[in-house]
Amino acid sequence: MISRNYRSLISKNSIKRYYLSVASDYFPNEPLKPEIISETYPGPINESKLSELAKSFDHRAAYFVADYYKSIGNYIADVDGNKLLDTYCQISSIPLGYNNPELLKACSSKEMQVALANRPALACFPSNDYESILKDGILAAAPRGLDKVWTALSGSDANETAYKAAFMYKAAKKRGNSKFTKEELESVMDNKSPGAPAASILSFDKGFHGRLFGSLSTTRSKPIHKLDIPQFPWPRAPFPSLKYPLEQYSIENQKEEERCLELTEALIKEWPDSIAAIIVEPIQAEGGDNHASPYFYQGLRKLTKAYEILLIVDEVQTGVGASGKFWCHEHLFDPNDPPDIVTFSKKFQAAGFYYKLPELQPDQPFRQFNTWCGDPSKAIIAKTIYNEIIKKNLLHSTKKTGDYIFNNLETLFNGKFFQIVKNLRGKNRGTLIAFDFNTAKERDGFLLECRKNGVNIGGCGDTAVRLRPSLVFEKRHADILLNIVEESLSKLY
Ligand SMILES: O=C(O)CCC(=O)C(=O)O
Ligand SMILES: NCCCC(=O)O
Repeated sequence: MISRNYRSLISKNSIKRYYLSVASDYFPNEPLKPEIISETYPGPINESKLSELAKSFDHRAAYFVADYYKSIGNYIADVDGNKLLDTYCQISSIPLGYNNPELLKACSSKEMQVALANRPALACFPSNDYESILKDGILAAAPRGLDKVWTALSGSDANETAYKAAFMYKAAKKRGNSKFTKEELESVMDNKSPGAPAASILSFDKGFHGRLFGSLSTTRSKPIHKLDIPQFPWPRAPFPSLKYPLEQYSIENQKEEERCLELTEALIKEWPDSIAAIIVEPIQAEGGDNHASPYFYQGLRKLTKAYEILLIVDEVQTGVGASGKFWCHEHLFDPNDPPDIVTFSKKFQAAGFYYKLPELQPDQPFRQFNTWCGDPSKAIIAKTIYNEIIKKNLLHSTKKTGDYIFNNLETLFNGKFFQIVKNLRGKNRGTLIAFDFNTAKERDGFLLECRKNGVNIGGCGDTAVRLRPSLVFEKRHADILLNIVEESLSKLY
């Protein structure tokens, strides 16, 4: 069992060379290529299943109806028997391929059965093995410098609980050793100050941090997510809009990052209410796969320290290996000056936030609380995912696959498609790669053409295509992807 922090283990495992494909090892029966067998795409069974589903469930966001019994490794099956190479992976949340045997084994363990059949109210009745499940999984993977965790239910919940921790921390600092006042205790029941203070969380334009009430107020990617829902009047700062290729625009891009840092500082100075925390993604994913450099992130870290604001890094989408490092912010931050809080979900299947300062645990129990406070069954899955990533050296292979995809896309897009596809990004960020079309319509047409040709790809932002394959996506899968990208572009243009 692996329980030590992953860094020492990575260097040890790097000595081993995985000449054999990890994917073939896990999935001896994985298809060798996509199989589109329906005469039309989407196929007829898909259409009839969707209209059945529509009677009781809003089906309108469905790309297709999947068959998870038949999905295997990097291939997702649909109800018509088609098998698509999946580079979207349930919006970036399948870490080890479909029906991974180690995850299936974990699911049939006694530990899992007990966790599922007796879901505990963790904060009141923690299970006798929760501490060791965390220690051998979620905590073993903790980002450098952050050794505590609070578990949550989803990415939105991870961010919201982090915000609450930040607000209570700030209020406790202000209050010092004093107790809650009578006025605070009474006013809070009317949702009024001083019990419910006018404190805020600063987020960035195009950022996505979830859809619950608090998290939605910090989400700024698309109006459709927010319309008609009351929002907190919190500050929004500009996020750098970088020009590509980066090497060509280094001076302009640095100026752009300086501009955004200056405007963020101005907002901090001018904002009438106290800013408890700033939240930022290492790559803004839903908002369009927008990147910024270490200069920007380290500048933010300096600002948050200077103004005594907590820095939350939202790794819900970017964490757990896809960037070629376990946490994407490790590419961007000074290792000796990490963020205060890092949130996670998606590829870890479990959700929550890591932190360092003991005071981020509120001064009393039942303040950061709900019935479940996480889920041991999900923490067991996270432990298995973590151990497999380390054992199979998947950070290294993800980096290698990502570099291979990036270099080949660069050649392809610099060739005959240079006016169609632009802004290839994600160099040295593992498989977190994206590119833009000129319009949303062109992008959507490309995504559909790729599915018709056997590759499931996702979009983000207004015009971007993003790659989000699993961590067992290898060179031979990449070759199929690259061929189908080229074939789809050639058919369309
Ligand atoms: O749209 C959503 O609610 C979340 C999905 C997400 O994280 C994404 O699209 O990147
Ligand atoms: N944020 C939306 C994710 C679903 C999709 O467009 O694929």
